[in-house]
Amino acid sequence: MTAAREPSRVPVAEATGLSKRYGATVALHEARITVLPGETHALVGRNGAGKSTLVSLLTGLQKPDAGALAFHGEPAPAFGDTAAWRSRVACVHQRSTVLPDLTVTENVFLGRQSPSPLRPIRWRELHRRAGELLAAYGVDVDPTRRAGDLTVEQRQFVEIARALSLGSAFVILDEPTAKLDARGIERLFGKVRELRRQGVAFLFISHHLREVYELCDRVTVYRDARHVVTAPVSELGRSALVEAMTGEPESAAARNRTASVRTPGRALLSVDGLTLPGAYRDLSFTVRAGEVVGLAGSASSGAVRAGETVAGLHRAGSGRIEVAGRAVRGGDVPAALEAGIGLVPEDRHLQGLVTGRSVAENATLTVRGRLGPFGTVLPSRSREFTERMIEDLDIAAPGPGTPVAALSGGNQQKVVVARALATDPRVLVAIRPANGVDVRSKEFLLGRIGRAADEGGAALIVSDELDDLRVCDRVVVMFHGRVVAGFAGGWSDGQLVAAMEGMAGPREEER
Ligand SMILES: Nc1ncnc2c1ncn2[C@@H]1O[C@H](COP(=O)(O)OP(=O)(O)OP(=O)(O)O)[C@@H](O)[C@H]1O
Repeated sequence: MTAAREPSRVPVAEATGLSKRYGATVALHEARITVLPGETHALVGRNGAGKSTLVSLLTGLQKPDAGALAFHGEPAPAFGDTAAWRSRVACVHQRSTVLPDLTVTENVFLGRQSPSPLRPIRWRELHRRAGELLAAYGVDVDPTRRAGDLTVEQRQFVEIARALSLGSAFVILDEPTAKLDARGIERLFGKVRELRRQGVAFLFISHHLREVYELCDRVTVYRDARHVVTAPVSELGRSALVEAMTGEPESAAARNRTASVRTPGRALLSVDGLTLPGAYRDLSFTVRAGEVVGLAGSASSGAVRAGETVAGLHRAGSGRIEVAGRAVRGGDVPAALEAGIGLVPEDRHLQGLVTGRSVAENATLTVRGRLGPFGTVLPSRSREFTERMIEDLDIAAPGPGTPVAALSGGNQQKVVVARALATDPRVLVAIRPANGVDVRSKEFLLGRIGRAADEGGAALIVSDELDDLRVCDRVVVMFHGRVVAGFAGGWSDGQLVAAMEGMAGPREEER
């Protein structure tokens, strides 16, 4: 029997009438959610719908302005009683809460290394206990390792094990698959299913509706800070779900760009025999004016590093990068920019944004020279420019002066894309450009990248997301640092996935 058919059970978490404002912004308005024991409950909604705000209220990080919150039928702990909150609910955030310079053991037992402040910490004993605890949850990680050296997947498993060891039977997974490749997602889902069988409840937040259908029992939709619907996933089809999220019927699905009739122009980006030891070898491909080419591959394929090399973030050991027939100096970001290469980086937090600064400042970082004489920035021009961008990319922000930190994750990502497009790059390298962007905005944003190509540019989309690749004219697939396949159009998702998994597909004649 599914969780949905046993409403009599006491919810592990129940929120009613939750409201939260940030200044003039209403982030949540009388919202509710009920998570039952042992269920995997999805929370979906467009960028800015209020999902992360709910998470911060459910985990005691912020206080609601109004509303009631209960765990296992008991009112939530007092605000600020961190230990009490942690024993009721845990969250694997989009950004890691693991401290990278500490060992796995230290992270697992953070704040509880010793039974009393006067007793010395017995490390060997602690490592053993951490090892046992991780093993009990099926996590195969050496507890003496530095946490910063773990993969995203291992780090998430350590965070889940840590949460469960604190007694919490309720775990929030906030976009946990955003940085995992297909195999990593499979293993994460395997773990979630196993823990669900043991009675652990999950709140699962994702923009990938396929994952919602694959993993979850019930789904709750928020729209514009409000609760819209809660239903078993089996009773809410994809169109109904998208309609609940957007408030309007789903538009025609994004078509393969390959169906479009455009003749690519001259080669704008040529990569020849590029090798970065330890990452990829002998990489060659071209992207012509008017083309969107996908560089696809799982986390270990080297595709991301290859894209970053083109944008000047790494210096290749050998090989050549040319833009419109002219060699670009390697390992030099200003030289890449000068050559007309724009980048949407993989991690908007590390490489993308100055979050304390405004949307306008972030969006215009790359185009200062054009907004006033002698490198100055005329505020009126910057405002105008940013307003156009906000409009153009459908960025939900009160205005150009809003600090980026006050935007939801998906809207921050749109600022990163806006900034890359602002330079009118001849070659746009976009790494997982739609990361964290909702279903409707994703179509729009990928369409905008396509338009940059239609206007005569060249775009390279580096991704293992099928939605991102679907808009490409051609796809070059990498596996373990090598190009293993090329698809010139008309491919199926299955073929592409197989190639990314190392079961090579066809090789294109001309790449
Ligand atoms: N610290 C803050 N200061 C001001 N406004 C904020 C702050 N945090 C969130 N907001 C605003 O609250 C609203 C809800 O944001 P929230 O982050 O909860 O959305 P979300 O559903 O998680 O979106 P996404 O899918 O993009 O992550 C947005 O309009 C956002 O701009």
